[in-house]
Amino acid sequence: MSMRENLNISHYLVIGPENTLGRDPVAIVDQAITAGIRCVQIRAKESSAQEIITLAKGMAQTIAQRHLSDQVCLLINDRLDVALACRDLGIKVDGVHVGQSDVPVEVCRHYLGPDAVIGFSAATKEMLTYVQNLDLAPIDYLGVGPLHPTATKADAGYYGDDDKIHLHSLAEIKTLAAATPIPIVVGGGVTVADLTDLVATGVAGYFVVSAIAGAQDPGQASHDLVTTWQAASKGEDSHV
Ligand SMILES: Cc1ncc(COP(=O)(O)OP(=O)(O)O)c(N)n1
Ligand SMILES: Cc1nc(C(=O)O)sc1CCOP(=O)(O)O
Ligand SMILES: [Mg+2]
Repeated sequence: MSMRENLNISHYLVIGPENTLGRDPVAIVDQAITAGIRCVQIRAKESSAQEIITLAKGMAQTIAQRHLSDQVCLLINDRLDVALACRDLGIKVDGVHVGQSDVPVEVCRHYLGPDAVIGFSAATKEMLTYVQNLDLAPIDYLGVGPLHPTATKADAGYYGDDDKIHLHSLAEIKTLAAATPIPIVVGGGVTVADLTDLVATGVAGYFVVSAIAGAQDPGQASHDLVTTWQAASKGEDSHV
């Protein structure tokens, strides 16, 4: 079964060297996947292509050493060229996450093929209208945010027409999840304290940078996120 068919985005870590307080991102990924994180996106905005390839190689090796290559999805943020280079070099990268100003999803699908995982995010206040007019065929999941202001992505929630931040409310996320036929993950300042509310919106998962990569103990932080989400999901199932 391909990673695309087996995709689990419930517990999703986004990480780059600029987020780890000087620690090795590969070691943090190792702790996170051991605790149950099942999707990892390399978002290394200040790194060269070569540096991202080296990170991907280290993370793919760690995932393989834990015998999780069929369960943990490894994605590259923004850089279709780097994802293709990784594949060419025999590094198991499963796909890309792109946004509105990145390479179009159709082009990513064309080059990466039918088994690849492609995530997409749109920076818009009007998510529902936007998504209803979007061709979802090449896309496996939607990244939606920010839920809260975040220093990790300075432009998150700012859309150019005014200088006010726009946060996606839980009510808005719930409506979006009900109206969207592909899974949604929510991020932007997300911590363990948000997870019960997020489960109740019906989204497929959460994504975090700081809550794991900036934690004093990334393994423990990952464990707390994973178990809190799982407990809330069980509670939600018992309501139906
Ligand atoms: C899972 C997830 N969701 C949203 C984003 C944001 O992507 P984008 O809008 O392209 O912004 P940058 O991350 O490239 O700054 C994401 N990376 N991951
Ligand atoms: C990568 C990213 N995308 C966002 C969006 O709103 O689309 S917010 C974000 C960064 C999230 O980092 P943290 O968990 O440290 O707040
Ligand atoms: Mg992007």
